[in-house]
Amino acid sequence: MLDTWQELYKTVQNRKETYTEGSYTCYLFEKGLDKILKKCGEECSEVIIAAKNHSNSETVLEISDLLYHLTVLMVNEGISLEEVQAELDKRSEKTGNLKIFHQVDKNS
Ligand SMILES: N=c1c2ncn([C@@H]3O[C@H](COP(=O)(O)OP(=O)(O)OP(=O)(O)O)[C@@H](O)[C@H]3O)c2ncn1[C@@H]1O[C@H](COP(=O)(O)O)[C@@H](O)[C@H]1O
Repeated sequence: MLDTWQELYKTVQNRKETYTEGSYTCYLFEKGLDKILKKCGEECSEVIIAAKNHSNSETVLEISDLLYHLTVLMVNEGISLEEVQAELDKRSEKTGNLKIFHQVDKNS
């Protein structure tokens, strides 16, 4: 999964640096932050609707759309994948610690 996201991130970065005819990503960068944020909001709502309908195939499509638009947002704002990964790792360390506390608590 991370490999696929890294590939997408690189392609999106490339689109920001080099204008490519017919590229939707270039169109989003041209439009700017407000348009990118609007698309993130729309895609988020579409994830919610698909999930409410218990349509997993539709939800997977919408999650993919959302991840793509979030990637465009990250590149636009200069946020790296590593920053997100570090934040997630920090949380999983915390969860790990909580689990240890839980065990100690149970045993005492
Ligand atoms: N992963 C995606 C991806 N996911 C969704 N989309 C586009 O996001 C748009 C969302 O659809 P909507 O109907 O909501 O929006 P729309 O009506 O087309 O556009 P708006 O007028 O609302 O802006 C569609 O045009 C999709 O093609 C994507 N466009 C590009 N990528 C990837 O980005 C990379 C670069 O692609 P290009 O920029 O097209 O070269 C490639 O790896 C692509 O696979």
